[in-house]
Amino acid sequence: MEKSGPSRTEAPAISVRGAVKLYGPVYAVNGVDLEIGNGEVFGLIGHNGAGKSTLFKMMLGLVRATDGEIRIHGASVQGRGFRAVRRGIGYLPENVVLYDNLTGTETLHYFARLKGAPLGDCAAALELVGLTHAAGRAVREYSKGMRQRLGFAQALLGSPKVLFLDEPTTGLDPEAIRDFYATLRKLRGQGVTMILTSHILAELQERVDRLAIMSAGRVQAVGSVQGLREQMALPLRMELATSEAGAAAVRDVLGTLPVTAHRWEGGLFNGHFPREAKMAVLAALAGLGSAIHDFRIHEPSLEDVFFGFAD
Ligand SMILES: Nc1ncnc2c1ncn2[C@@H]1O[C@H](COP(=O)(O)OP(=O)(O)OP(=O)(O)O)[C@@H](O)[C@H]1O
Repeated sequence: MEKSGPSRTEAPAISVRGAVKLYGPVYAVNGVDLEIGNGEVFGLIGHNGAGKSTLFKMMLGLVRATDGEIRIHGASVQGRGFRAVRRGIGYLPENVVLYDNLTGTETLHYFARLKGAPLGDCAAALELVGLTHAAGRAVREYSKGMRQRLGFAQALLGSPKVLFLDEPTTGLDPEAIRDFYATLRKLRGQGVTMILTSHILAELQERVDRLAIMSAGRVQAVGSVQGLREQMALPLRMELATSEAGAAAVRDVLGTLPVTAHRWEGGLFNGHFPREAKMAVLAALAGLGSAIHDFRIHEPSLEDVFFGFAD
């Protein structure tokens, strides 16, 4: 999914310039600049209260910015032209409000009317989120995960070009999470721009083109997961298993490298080294031949990166 960033030739899907939102004395959003390209899958992560939902609502024109400008497909979200653009946007709020007495189909009909989307879209949206079997059942009988999927279905009505998904996998089981991301891949293939938040960082790691880390109303870092890892200059972790006879030789070689040891237990070594030493470490260990039984290098997780930027 790696992409170099927003396209330079057309208006970006989303452009945020100096966005500020003050609630009384509280800066919910405090000077955010962001550009999201057409067809990008973009993640927004941050602690509770970091300002993610507020920024989402500002980008949707639901919350008026105290300062700054936000454009979607070139149209200012506070401008007159935004109503038309708004039709091409799908939104799954953090807590989607559903009416217990309506069935799945009736719920989508209701949202389709609100949005001016064809009622004919509803069956396909239910199918896409795997709820066709429950379409005629009242929402009161839906599980938490089914409600969340119905919320996702309403966001898909009207074939949106931009999708805002606030905590879209809340309440979903692992299989439903996998299905959800498979649907996102399908939509990405159709050129839909998606911006999503999640607290489950491991989930976003392999699934977004780029992400922004928010803290205290500001964007602390933006980039691909790999780009952020490199920016943070976090060390790589290594695990190594040696033969009994080769352990001493391995220990000697490791002693000549910029490797920090965490644990030597029997023939098992666990430590870390700076990214720029990677090739030197590999070359030195390759010279040890059969003294090494197994060797693994681990990239820092998104969680490691997040805590580096957001704390
Ligand atoms: N309507 C509001 N009135 C007053 N303060 C608000 C309002 N909405 C948000 N805030 C404040 O703005 C800050 C950012 O909140 P926001 O909901 O945007 O954070 P978040 O990153 O989405 O958090 P979470 O992960 O918990 O959903 C918080 O300090 C919050 O208390």
